[in-house]
Amino acid sequence: MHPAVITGGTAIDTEKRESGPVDLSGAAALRSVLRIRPFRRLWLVLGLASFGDWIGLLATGIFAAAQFDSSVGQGAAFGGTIAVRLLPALLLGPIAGVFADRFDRRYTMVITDLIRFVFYGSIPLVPLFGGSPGVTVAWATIATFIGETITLIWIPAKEAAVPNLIPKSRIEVSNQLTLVTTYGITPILAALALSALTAGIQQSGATLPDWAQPVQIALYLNAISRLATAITVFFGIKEIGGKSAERQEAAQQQSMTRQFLDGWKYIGTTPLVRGLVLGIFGAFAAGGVVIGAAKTFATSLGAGEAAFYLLFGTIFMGLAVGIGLGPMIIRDLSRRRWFGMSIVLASGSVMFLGVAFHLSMALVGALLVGAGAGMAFLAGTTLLYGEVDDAVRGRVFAVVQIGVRMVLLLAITLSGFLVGLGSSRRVDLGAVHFDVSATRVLLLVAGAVGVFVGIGSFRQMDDKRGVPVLADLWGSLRGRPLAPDEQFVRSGVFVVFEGGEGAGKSTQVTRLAALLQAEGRDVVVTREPGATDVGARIRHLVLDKSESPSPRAEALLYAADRAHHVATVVRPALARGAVVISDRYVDSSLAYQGAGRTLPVAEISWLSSWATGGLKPDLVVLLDVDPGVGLNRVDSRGEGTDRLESESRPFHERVRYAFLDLAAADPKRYLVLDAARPVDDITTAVSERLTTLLGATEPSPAPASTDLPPGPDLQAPDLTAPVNRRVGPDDRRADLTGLANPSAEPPHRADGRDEEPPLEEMAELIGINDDDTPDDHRRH
Ligand SMILES: Nc1ncnc2c1ncn2[C@@H]1O[C@H](COP(=O)(O)OP(=O)(O)OP(=O)(O)O)[C@@H](O)[C@H]1O
Ligand SMILES: Cc1cn([C@H]2C[C@H](O)[C@@H](COP(=O)(O)O)O2)c(=O)[nH]c1=O
Repeated sequence: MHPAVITGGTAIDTEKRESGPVDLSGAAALRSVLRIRPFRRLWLVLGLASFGDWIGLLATGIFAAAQFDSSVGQGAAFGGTIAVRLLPALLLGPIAGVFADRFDRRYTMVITDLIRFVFYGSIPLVPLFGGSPGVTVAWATIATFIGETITLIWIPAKEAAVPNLIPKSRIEVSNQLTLVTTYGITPILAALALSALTAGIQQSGATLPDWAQPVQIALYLNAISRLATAITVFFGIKEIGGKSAERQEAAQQQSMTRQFLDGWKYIGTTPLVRGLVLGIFGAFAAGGVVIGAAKTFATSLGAGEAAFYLLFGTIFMGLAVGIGLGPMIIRDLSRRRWFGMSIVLASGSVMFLGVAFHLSMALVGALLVGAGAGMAFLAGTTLLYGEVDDAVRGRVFAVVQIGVRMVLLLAITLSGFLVGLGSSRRVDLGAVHFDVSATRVLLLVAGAVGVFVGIGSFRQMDDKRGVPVLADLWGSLRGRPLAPDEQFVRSGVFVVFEGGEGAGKSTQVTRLAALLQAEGRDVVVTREPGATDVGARIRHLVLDKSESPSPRAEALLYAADRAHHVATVVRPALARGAVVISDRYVDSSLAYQGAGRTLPVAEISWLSSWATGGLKPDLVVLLDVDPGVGLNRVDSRGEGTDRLESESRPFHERVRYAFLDLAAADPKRYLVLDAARPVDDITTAVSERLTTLLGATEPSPAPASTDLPPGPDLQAPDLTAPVNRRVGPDDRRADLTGLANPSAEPPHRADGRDEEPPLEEMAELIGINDDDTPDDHRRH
């Protein structure tokens, strides 16, 4: 099991959030998130809950309005029931987050859902039991108020649980999925369901009893969705239960008031969180001002009543574009920078609206306001998920969700009020003329304030100080100023073995090479770091315990080794058609320097691409080993440990899950094997997979030694030497690459073996299952 999952999610949460460093994009990222079973269920729960919310919102308003005959009564009843949905946030919201941090989140979600089931379910029952219209509406209002108050406890519990279910690198895509579900799919589904119900019943001509009218059915659906989510969370997402030691201790030692105050203190005194929260509010304020001013703004454009709805719809379309496509557009731009830039985009677009004199300009502005706000919300919540400690996450998210509602409400109301003040003045600029009204002034001022907030956020959170902003943005949009992949005619096959310490990589590399050579193939066995003279020196620098390069220096050293290795060993061998088998490659940097050292994985990936000229392996065999087992194997060699092997257990855990994440993201390229299996089984499984990969290709014969263009400083591998001989960090596995005996064999070639290793039956190869939980992704 994944540690974050077995311990109830939160106990080793920090670890979990630091793992999963692999950057994926688009469909692969989406698939990899949906493969995580508990998350998939939570997403279902969210979809159900959100569907219930929207259909409930519509149906409660319609239901209350239907109790009155007069249009005034209908309007007041409709508006009143919707308004009470916002009230609880103001009154009780601030303490809601304490529940999410203090109590078991699974039980919190289940109990609050059951309460909502009872209250929402009671709304359509009141008239059935003879309630007057007044009583019915009053009860609908009270039940909605209670339900919404309870929702305020449910949401932070859910929000705080999400990061415990998924790796940090997948948070953005899971956020995209949940936001699109909540604000895109489910409201449309709810509206469609309600109108289909109404139309279906009208067309059938059936006379239905009062309790089975479409609106009543919608209200029952709302209630039932709560019951369904309670059941799913209770039985299907046990992983979000339990409490970390830190939360347990806080709950025992601190009163609720203390926790409440501490939550605010945390937000106020943590610059990054403070900047994020304020920035999110700023983006929503910009959206709110536009919505509040849209009516008079549309009039000032002289575009008629329809323009208002068009502008309104365009903002939501922009939101969807920002959330859905934003990450794909900006690619690997720093999320902290993206956040500030998105606020500036949203606010700058509000200013643009202030000077727009044609509907087409206004629509472009509205689209950009929505896109900026959507991207800021996505980037902000993603950063919050990743940066806020589990112990206080519930309170932070409570403040965000409540604050967002309040800011929206205030911005809409205030701007609506302000645009009513002051008269407008017509400005003629020859061919064009437009109204300078209070609306436009408001848009300009609000936009300017937003730009100011955005720049402030950007400055406060910038994690790439000194890197020119526009060049950075342009580089990201273009996919970084990397040289295009180096082109070469590649007729060989590139196989890489990856895995944690002591996984058995060298053992398998040696065996596989011997098998292939016995088939008469040209095989090059190599490794990283240290396959070349330059590499051997680098290996010493990175693995010798007396050296201590900083994490970035370490990443650069591995990249330097790789660049030289690829240029002088791997590419020439592949070009001539050899099977190149490398003990470690790029994934090791992503796992060790990315997840292990917690350097930004996108940057490590970028560095590796640059070093290799984009060369990717055809097959990566991941030998998955529990770090305890692997390190014991290393210990039992009795040769001491190097600098990396001496890292902490959590470091090696992160490395392990990073490897698994990479494999899960690209299952076709990976063969994940349980390194605890017998050596022969593993060899069999690998050789079977390789047979498929090599297909029916004629073996490329091993060239005569004199024909080989040696790399400048490549050493000949010596597969006949004992694989596990270890001398010291700088010459470890010298036997494998021949460093111990440079003149023994021609360069680039793996020596043949007289006898094939005994192979047992082919080991079972298991593909990565769609139904797997993250811990299941690992091996076969
Ligand atoms: N499947 C296996 N089961 C048990 N022991 C194994 C297995 N494979 C290898 N070993 C043993 O584990 C030790 C480590 O193996 P090996 O050197 O091949 O691992 P490695 O992954 O290359 O290690 P490192 O990461 O330190 O380079 C050796 O003593 C080897 O004999
Ligand atoms: C390629 C590469 C390796 N490492 C680490 C992983 C290991 O601890 C050592 C190599 O030792 P081995 O015995 O040869 O496996 O280096 C890394 O951190 N980053 C890399 O890119």
